[in-house]
Amino acid sequence: MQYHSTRGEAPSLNFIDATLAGLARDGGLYVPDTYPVFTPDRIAGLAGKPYAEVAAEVIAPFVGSSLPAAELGRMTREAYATFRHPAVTPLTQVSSNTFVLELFHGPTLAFKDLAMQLLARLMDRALEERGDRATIVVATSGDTGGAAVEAFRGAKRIDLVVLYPHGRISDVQRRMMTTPADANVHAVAVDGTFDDCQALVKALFNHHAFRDRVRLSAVNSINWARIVAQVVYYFVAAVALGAPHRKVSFTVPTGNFGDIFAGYVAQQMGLPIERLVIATNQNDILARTLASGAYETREVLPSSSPSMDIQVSSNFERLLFDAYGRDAAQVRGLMGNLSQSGNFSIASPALAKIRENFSAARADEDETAAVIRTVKREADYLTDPHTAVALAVAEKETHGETPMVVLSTAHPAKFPDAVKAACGIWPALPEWLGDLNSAPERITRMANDQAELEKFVVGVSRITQEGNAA
Ligand SMILES: Cc1ncc(COP(=O)(O)O)c(C=O)c1O
Ligand SMILES: N[C@@H](CCOP(=O)(O)O)C(=O)O
Repeated sequence: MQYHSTRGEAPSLNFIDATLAGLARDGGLYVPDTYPVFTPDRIAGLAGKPYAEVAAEVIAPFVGSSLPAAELGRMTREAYATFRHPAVTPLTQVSSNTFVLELFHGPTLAFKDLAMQLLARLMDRALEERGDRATIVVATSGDTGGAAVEAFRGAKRIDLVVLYPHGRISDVQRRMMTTPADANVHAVAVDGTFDDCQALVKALFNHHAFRDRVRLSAVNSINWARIVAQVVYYFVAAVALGAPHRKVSFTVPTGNFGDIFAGYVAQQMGLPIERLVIATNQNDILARTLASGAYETREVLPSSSPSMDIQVSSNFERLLFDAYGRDAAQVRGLMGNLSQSGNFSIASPALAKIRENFSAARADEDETAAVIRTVKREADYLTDPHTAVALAVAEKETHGETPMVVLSTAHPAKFPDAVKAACGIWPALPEWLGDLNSAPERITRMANDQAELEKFVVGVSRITQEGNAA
């Protein structure tokens, strides 16, 4: 399997090279040649298998010959052994036709762990085999950063710099990034929004001399390996609810569009998904785009679901690529408009294609708080604000008999203030997180400035300090 840039002007790569590259050299995102298709029998055969086995089976066709199957199996077993629930991603029924897929049983209580635990093992092995090193710069609106720190802390061949928007994430999210004492991780509080952090990461990738000097890599969902690992739980949930003999819909709390794009990939692979519902908070750019065809960025409004406070939704580019019949020139044009004027318009045929599979709606702050209260009262289930956004949207978008699976992307204890304000209950952190609330923090405060960031990265990267070989 080869991977191609959505902008069509970068070399095609195999899975492992695309994983190490992160973002393509033309600024595009890597996508596979084709989506492998699983027959109904093959999907039915996944029932009852352990999560790690399903993961190896679903991911294998994307990896192709770039990694031995036994190695992939070892990595999925090790990655999902870090989870604290035997099912890894259990399903809980909260009303007659609504199921919550709990994706927060990993080491940092967020769905990011599912991909990050595997990605760290993939990168580590590839670098070890090549005798190489990498520098990762990651942008986070709160959860990706913590998951990356946990997965890469202490890595011999990787230095990790995490950019988060100063003052715009929860205390628990920040502490997960700033309290680990490992010398290879560096938390940077940027004066700006998540979009500013993500734009900085992309700017570093587009500065080729810098990129090559520090051997820059990415672990945001711009990295294809993140997406492919997230495809797995769609299969696990749908099969548990009767796929391939029964259709299932999913509602996904959405920001950077990586998680729901993974659902679209599962659907293209033959999983019978009826609808993919994009749930946004008051930063509703994707709901507006699906309604009008106009993608128009606005000011980011802070919300109780901060990880979704995003305007530039990177993985939407991958969907546009497919919706435009894989025409990279069209995607280049749209992305050019976005960077020049902050907007673009989707042509009617492409919009119609998107609407065949996706719906979208928003939940505002009051609706989100009301859902936290109602679900606690009626189902005795405590939910975090991101999941609550999705539950609110799922209620609006559930039509007919098809089961609706709502992705629960974070544990409520990551957002205790918002949960307490909504329903009066303070969700406690699990004891195994130890002294998270009292451990000393290490933070570098920085302006939203590419030159300053480059100087910082060069200063902390062991590649620039010691050379490529570990
Ligand atoms: C808790 C939580 N929910 C939802 C999202 C949105 O997911 P995505 O960016 O893949 O759309 C994020 C951030 O990615 C998150 O951390
Ligand atoms: N919500 C994310 C933003 C980055 O998303 P990613 O999936 O592209 O890494 C976060 O919590 O950091």
